[in-house]
Amino acid sequence: MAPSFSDRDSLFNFVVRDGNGVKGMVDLGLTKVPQQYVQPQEERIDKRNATLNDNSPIDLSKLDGPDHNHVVEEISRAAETLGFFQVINHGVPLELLESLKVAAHSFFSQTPEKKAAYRKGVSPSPLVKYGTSFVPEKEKALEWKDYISMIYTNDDEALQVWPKECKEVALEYLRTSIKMVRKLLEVLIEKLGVKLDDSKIDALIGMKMVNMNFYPTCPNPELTVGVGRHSDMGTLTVLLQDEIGGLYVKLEDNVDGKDKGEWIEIPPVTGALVINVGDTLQILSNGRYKSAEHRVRTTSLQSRVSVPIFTIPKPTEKIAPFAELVERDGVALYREVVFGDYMNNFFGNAHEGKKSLDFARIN
Ligand SMILES: O=C(O)CCC(=O)C(=O)O
Ligand SMILES: [Fe+2]
Repeated sequence: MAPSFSDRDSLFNFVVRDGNGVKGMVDLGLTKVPQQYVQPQEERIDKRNATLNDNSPIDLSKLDGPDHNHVVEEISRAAETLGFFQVINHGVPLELLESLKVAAHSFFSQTPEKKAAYRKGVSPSPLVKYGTSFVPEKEKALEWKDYISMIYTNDDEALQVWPKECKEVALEYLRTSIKMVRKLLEVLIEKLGVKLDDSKIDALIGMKMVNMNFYPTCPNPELTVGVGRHSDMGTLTVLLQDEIGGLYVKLEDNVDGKDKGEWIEIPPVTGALVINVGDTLQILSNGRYKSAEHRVRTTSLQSRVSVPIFTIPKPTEKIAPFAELVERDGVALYREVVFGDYMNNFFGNAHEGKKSLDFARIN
């Protein structure tokens, strides 16, 4: 029987407050998306309006060989234009990528009560949070997505408090990915002509968070979004997406015959990981590297999972454009911010494209 929610509050309470999530709602046998999930026309995603990103994935194993310079060029060019690229031979075992997708499905297929135990305010640990949409209290239309978020402090604590359905694989994914993130960051910073000591590079990725996103099947995918237009706040994001597809990035400038404002689909590539630049790296590079605006479509056919790792500075870290670049450019496009303040602003507002960067922008 199709569920009936007598008013707006009862649906919000069921999905958000009681922690049933979008999945709980779909499992009731929903045949039509509730009004709260209907996006305004301009936010809906028409997949016929997107261009496929046909750039081949970048082979990171070649960083250690004679093609080093060419690969550095590919990485920095992608970071300067789309802000998104895919990588292969990244050092994260392929079987692990498969296990992560299985673990994500296994976490979200649990009963609502099991998942709701990790809701904000009741979770046994401040490091673990289960939720739905992004900031449901502030959104005009909700996102068709449930998630679990796990902050990393150290291995022991992760194994103690992260959910048992996914903690081992998530930790191994983090351990192997971080090596790659560090390497990419070194390459990108060196390409700017900036010299940083190891401790400063570590500080730029001093905090790490592994999320698992679950996008249930949606009866009216043309009306909803899985994630609305946003950029990520951190330094670099590593993203594992499954084979369903639906991730789109917006071009900020005309590039390679493609027009500014065009939405480019990042297609699923088996064994590859997606890397994207976040706001922090755009600020540090004084705007050279593009924190990409992106969004996710829903589908009526199969549920989709994705597993991002967000690498971000510690909240106490001060972030500002590198002095060498400000000197060279003759102008700083962003002011210095304490990262914790940037983060509070980011999580305090609904997704709205790249508006998050205004917090640091100098006009
Ligand atoms: O699911 C995806 O492909 C992307 C998710 C995303 O953009 C995010 O979690 O910030
Ligand atoms: Fe994102």
